[in-house]
Amino acid sequence: MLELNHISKTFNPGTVNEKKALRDLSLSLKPGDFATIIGSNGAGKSTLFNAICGDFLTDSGSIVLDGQDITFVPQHIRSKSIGRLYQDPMRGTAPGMTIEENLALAAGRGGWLSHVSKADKERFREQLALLDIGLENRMSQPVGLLSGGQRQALSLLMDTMNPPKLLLLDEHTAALDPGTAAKVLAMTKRVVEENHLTCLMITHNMYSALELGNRTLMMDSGRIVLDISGKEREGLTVAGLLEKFNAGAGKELDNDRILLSGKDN
Ligand SMILES: Nc1ncnc2c1ncn2[C@@H]1O[C@H](COP(=O)(O)OP(=O)(O)OP(=O)(O)O)[C@@H](O)[C@H]1O
Repeated sequence: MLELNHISKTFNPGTVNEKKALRDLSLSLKPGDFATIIGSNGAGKSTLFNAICGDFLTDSGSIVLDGQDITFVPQHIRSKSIGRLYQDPMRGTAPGMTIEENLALAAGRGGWLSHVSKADKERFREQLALLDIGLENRMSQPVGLLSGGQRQALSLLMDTMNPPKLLLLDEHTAALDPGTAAKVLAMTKRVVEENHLTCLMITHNMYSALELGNRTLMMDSGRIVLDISGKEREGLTVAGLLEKFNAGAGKELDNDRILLSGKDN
């Protein structure tokens, strides 16, 4: 479903601020793969997502999505088949518009649904009810009134109501309190499984990195240094994952947020 072939990206080349953010990185995701990504500070995780979404063109390599070479396809075209959730719950929804209007926008994939019919409204209500947080009774309220967790849940629904070819989750629960984060993560798991989505999820939580999905990737210095799935992943502990990271990266993990994260945060 997704093929990244030897992609590289250097910011500010030839200056004192030169930064090699992605180094000859290759990755292949099969349809339905759900890979978690964890890594050291500045490893290039968000840059990887930016490259896939077309926020910039890579310096070299190619990106193929569902058999189509999208290396030079502009971002606004890619966004029609790639869903993305950010850490900041304020991104991804329009605060001044109602829940129903936000859903109409998402259903039209960037353009308005020309007419929101009674049947559309009913479909929105049913899909909101599946989130199980009472949003189905608040459809005419502005999204700006929702809590962070409610907004992330709504963003998740908006990004998946027309199932995307690829869903990118960039620490989408990191800004939520532990209880809400757990709820949104459970929701994520269900939505990804039910829609058979192909998904990449950046997390700073090693437990989530091992529990969710079918693959765990670890990044360091612009490279994927570990790609674990199948038998190797089953039963792997957080301590075991850290050991593997140290061996793969040739150094100890330097990210305190990851090292200090417990099962519930
Ligand atoms: N637009 C940019 N211009 C210059 N440097 C950038 C840009 N975007 C990212 N970088 C640099 O590239 C490196 C990788 O950044 P990125 O945000 O991808 O890391 P990350 O793995 O997501 O890190 P963290 O977990 O700390 O958020 C960092 O050194 C960052 O400062």
